Amino acid sequence: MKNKTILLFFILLIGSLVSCNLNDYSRQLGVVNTKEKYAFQVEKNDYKLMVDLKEVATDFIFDIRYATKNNFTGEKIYPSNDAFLRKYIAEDLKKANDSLMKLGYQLKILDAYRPYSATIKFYEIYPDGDFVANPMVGSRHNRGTTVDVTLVDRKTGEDLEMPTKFDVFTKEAHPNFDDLPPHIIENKMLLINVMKHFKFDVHPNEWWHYDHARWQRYPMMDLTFKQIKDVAESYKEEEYDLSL
Ligand SMILES: C[C@@H](N)C(=O)N[C@H](C)C(=O)O
Ligand SMILES: [Zn+2]
Repeated sequence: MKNKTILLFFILLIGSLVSCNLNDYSRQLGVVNTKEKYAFQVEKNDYKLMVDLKEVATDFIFDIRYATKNNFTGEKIYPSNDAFLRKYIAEDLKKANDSLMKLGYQLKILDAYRPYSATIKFYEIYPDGDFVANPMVGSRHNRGTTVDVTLVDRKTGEDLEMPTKFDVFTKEAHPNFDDLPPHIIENKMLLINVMKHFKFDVHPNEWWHYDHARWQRYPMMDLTFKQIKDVAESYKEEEYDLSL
């Protein structure tokens, strides 16, 4: 009994030390964690505004996997099926989608902005660093500059066949893995090349993950979807006032 209590004490101690350290990284990384700080940054540089992808274009398909239990954590991480990106980055993604639509395809958005605290949770569940960002460095998803996507055939409404399913953390997911049937390589390369043309670089380990070339301009954030929406709404109201 006594041994069990001591063991439990050490488990709790180590757990709390790990979470303390992760919060320290957040400070060192300059993660924006209040709505006020974020609103102030947007006030100074309006390109930092995060927009709702549903409002940027009606032609994206959404399957925000972390808003369901159908993801590698087995848990619902986000409160809603929302996808936010920084304004100009969202516009580049729309251009990529418009171009794909002309070829008969459409982008399916699997993830976009991800709060820093979700990155901590992911890493606690899968502490690998190759497929899940280490909170010591943070994820580019935390900056609102990154998307996880796949392609849908507009005629059939079906996903194109890709090397793996989303978030399968194996070598087959590497963009340069080519021991695959030719039509799968073709699908993957179509996605990678169109995204590249519109300034999104594929992740070295994940065919579905794309970072915008300007990701470094934006800080990491740990704001909830509600906080992001509130700031976006206040900007819409301002635009409305100006037009009166
Ligand atoms: C968890 C996976 N979908 C992902 O986004 N991985 C990259 C490396 C990240 O966490 O930034
Ligand atoms: Zn990703």
